[in-house]
Amino acid sequence: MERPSRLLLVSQLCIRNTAYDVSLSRSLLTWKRLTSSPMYRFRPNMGHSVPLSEIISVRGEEEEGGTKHKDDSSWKKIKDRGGQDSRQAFTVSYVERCRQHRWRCAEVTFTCPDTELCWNWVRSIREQLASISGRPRSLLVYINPYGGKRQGKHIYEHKVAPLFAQAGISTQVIVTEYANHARDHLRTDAELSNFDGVVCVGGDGMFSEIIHGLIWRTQIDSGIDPNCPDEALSPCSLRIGIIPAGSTDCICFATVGTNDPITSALHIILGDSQPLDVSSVHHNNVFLRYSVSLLGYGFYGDVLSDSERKRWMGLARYDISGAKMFLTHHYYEGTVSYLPARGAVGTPRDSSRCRSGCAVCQHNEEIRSDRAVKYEMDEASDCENDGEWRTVRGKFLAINAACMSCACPRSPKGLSPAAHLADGTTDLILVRKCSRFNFLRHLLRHTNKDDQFDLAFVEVHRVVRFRFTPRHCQSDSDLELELLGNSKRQIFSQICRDHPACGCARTYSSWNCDGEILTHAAIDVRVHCRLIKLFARGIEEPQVFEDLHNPCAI
Ligand SMILES: CCCCCCCCCCCCC/C=C/[C@@H](O)[C@H](COP(=O)(O)O)NC(=O)CCCCCCCCCCCCCCC
Ligand SMILES: Nc1ncnc2c1ncn2[C@@H]1O[C@H](COP(=O)(O)OP(=O)(O)O)[C@@H](O)[C@H]1O
Ligand SMILES: [Ca+2]
Repeated sequence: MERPSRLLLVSQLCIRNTAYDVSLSRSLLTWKRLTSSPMYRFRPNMGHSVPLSEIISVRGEEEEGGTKHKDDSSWKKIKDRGGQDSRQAFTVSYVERCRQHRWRCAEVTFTCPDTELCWNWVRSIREQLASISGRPRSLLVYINPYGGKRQGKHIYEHKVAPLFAQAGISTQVIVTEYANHARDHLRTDAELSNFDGVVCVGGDGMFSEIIHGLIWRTQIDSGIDPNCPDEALSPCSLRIGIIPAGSTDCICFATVGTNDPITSALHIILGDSQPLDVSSVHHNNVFLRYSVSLLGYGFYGDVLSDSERKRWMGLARYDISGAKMFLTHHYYEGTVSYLPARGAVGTPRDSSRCRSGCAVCQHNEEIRSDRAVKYEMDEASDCENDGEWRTVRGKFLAINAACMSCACPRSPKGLSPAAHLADGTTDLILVRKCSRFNFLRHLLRHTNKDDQFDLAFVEVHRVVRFRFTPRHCQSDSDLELELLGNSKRQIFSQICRDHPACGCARTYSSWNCDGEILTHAAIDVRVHCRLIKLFARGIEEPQVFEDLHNPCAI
């Protein structure tokens, strides 16, 4: 409980003709019904508090004039019932938590006995809001009009822009005209010093464009060569907000807990900040891509390649291609070498989950920065000195790396349920060749409570770096390919005949890198701890937002 001395304002104000004690401190706005009325004497009077950090805006009714939103019933009620002067009322908009991590904008209108008191309240709340650090004032918004169900523009205009306007955020909106438009604009053209953050309206592929533009720009500005896999990258200072309008939207789902444009807009307005690990992918010392969610070879690579040809099917393309690739049952031979995450707390088999304010992420970050200071070296070379590379050879149906859980509506616990958003590691999941039945068991476990790693043909390692070399690159690949020559087809059909029950061996798959296809099979992957930041706070624990007095009808 706060002491009364810390209160900035205390008044008796009315909400819908009922008198309330209303108080404002540096952290809370509280209103509690006056119990003097005989009508309420025997009812519990719990009161209602809203943290200042969750107030979106305050407005005096005078400001609204004729532009007031049509369905604002609280304002109408004041005029109809009380017939009071609307200039003596002010409305506070704040975040209300709903089921399944969704947020909505709630409003409460207070009427005041006189105009001066009313403006005193508006001024005081505004001063407190202005003193909150980290809220964006100006945002650069990129909309992919072709992502997901092609609703990006509509979602932004109808659900997000009105909230940004209400919160007094100015925006520059760019509707992309072609693939990589946003990436190239961020790389070279955008005047980033004018903005407090970047907003991405689209799916994981669009988000990937944004981080490629931002990370590249930051490295060039800091004099870092992005082509060198051993360079420690410079973290991006601008935060990124994701308004989900794609097909999978797993980065939004895994960092907010839901794919809902209004919830994401509210996290942006409140100025939330969630650091994220990013993997860089290189091939022969040439930079290929960055990844924050799924980096998948074999099954998920093949699903993506196949589904890109079926874009016209919309969201169903992943299920159709998924079923097709499941039946095709290709496996791939190669070598995976990895550097285990040594000293880091947590394993991929933990039952605990990465949640808002995650202690594991914080702990691992502290360990890393302590080490970096001690040895005056960058994090990766430190890890490499400490660690030992391990090697696994074999035939794989899938090789997946997940920097985060990759939770999404299709798999609410994700590819690696215990992965952390910002611990500097990625979970490397190796699914060895097995029967279709067993692979189906593994896949199905992504959708229920059973452990998808508790199967003899699946192994999972928490790593900071890994490399993959397909079998035909292991020796002198050119020579080998030459030797194979025209007899290649014959050999493969032979392999297919040799393994009728197990599917078919193919030389190469492609990597699915956050929903974008990578054609190089041999790659070198390194995790960069907390390279970017999102306007998010991680998934909140359910008890944090269970407010029985504040139910939200959805
Ligand atoms: C039998 C049911 C099995 C369900 C298995 C579900 C596992 C789902 C794990 C999903 C991890 C998703 C990681 C995120 C990847 C995204 O970055 C990326 C791009 O997103 P964007 O389109 O928004 O730009 N999305 C993707 O690559 C999509 C991957 C979707 C994979 C779907 C696989 C469906 C498998 C269906 C198998 C059916 C077997 C049927 C047997 C007769
Ligand atoms: N204006 C545009 N025209 C065509 N493609 C675009 C445009 N803007 C972005 N893209 C590309 O669209 C692809 C899919 O975008 P995304 O928003 O992730 O949707 P989805 O989740 O449906 O895949 C990305 O590869 C992105 O680079
Ligand atoms: Ca991680």
